[in-house]
Amino acid sequence: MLDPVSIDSSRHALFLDFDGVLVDFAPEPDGVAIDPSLLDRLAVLHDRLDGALAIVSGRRIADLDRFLSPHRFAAAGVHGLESRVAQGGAIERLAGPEALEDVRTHLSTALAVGSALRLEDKGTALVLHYREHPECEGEARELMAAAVAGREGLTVMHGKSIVEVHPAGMDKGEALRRLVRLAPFAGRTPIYVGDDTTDEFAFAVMAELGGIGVKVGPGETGATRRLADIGAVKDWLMEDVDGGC
Ligand SMILES: O=P(O)(O)OC[C@H]1O[C@H](O[C@H]2O[C@H](CO)[C@@H](O)[C@H](O)[C@H]2O)[C@H](O)[C@@H](O)[C@@H]1O
Repeated sequence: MLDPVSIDSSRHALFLDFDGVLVDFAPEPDGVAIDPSLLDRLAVLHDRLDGALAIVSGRRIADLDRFLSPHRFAAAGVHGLESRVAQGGAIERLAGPEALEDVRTHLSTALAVGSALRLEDKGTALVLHYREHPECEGEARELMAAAVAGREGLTVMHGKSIVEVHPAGMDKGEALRRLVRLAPFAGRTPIYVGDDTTDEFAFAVMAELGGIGVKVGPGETGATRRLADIGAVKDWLMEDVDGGC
């Protein structure tokens, strides 16, 4: 598979996944931190691209802002259930926490009895984590399946050491479909960089729209380009843009 193209500030729009792309994995959702030099570089790239840089994540935008402070980049959060088109602008939410009330009760009641699984409550999405206990993957899948049984209008996704549920209708591909139509992204060739199974929705939309999908790490993918790991992502983002620095 090919290496990613060099970023052309006049032609490209850059969409970056967060976990596994900009930060390494940690045992807990709050345990991650971005390399300060990479954060500075994102701000430079944002300006060079005339604002056409966005974070596309399963995380809430408020959490991304905390990790990327003081910057508040354009973003799609919770797989597109949240969006902020302009840097520092208002966050639009397509769903609220009430849609998951019964699932929340089911999961927290089951975990209270005793389990190595951890529940992350993102309001519009609920996540069962088993990174520290890979042997609990089956339990996580079964518990989530039981929690959503008989419920319509929900989507269950499987990511790296997580099982996640949120209201149906949104994924990173749909999130990108919306963003690329809007300024400052419209008219530019989108580049999407992601590492997980949930990023495959985005790679499929890249293929459809003539964009460029970049898979980080090993594994089958619909992306056409690949970077080995987050170190390679950083090196690529640090490269000269348009031959300048
Ligand atoms: O779309 P992403 O930006 O890749 O976010 C996906 C999920 O990221 C977080 O979980 C992942 O990172 C955790 C911290 O390193 C790790 O413990 C976990 O195993 C990973 O799956 C986040 O907690 C989830 O809510 C996001 O959906």
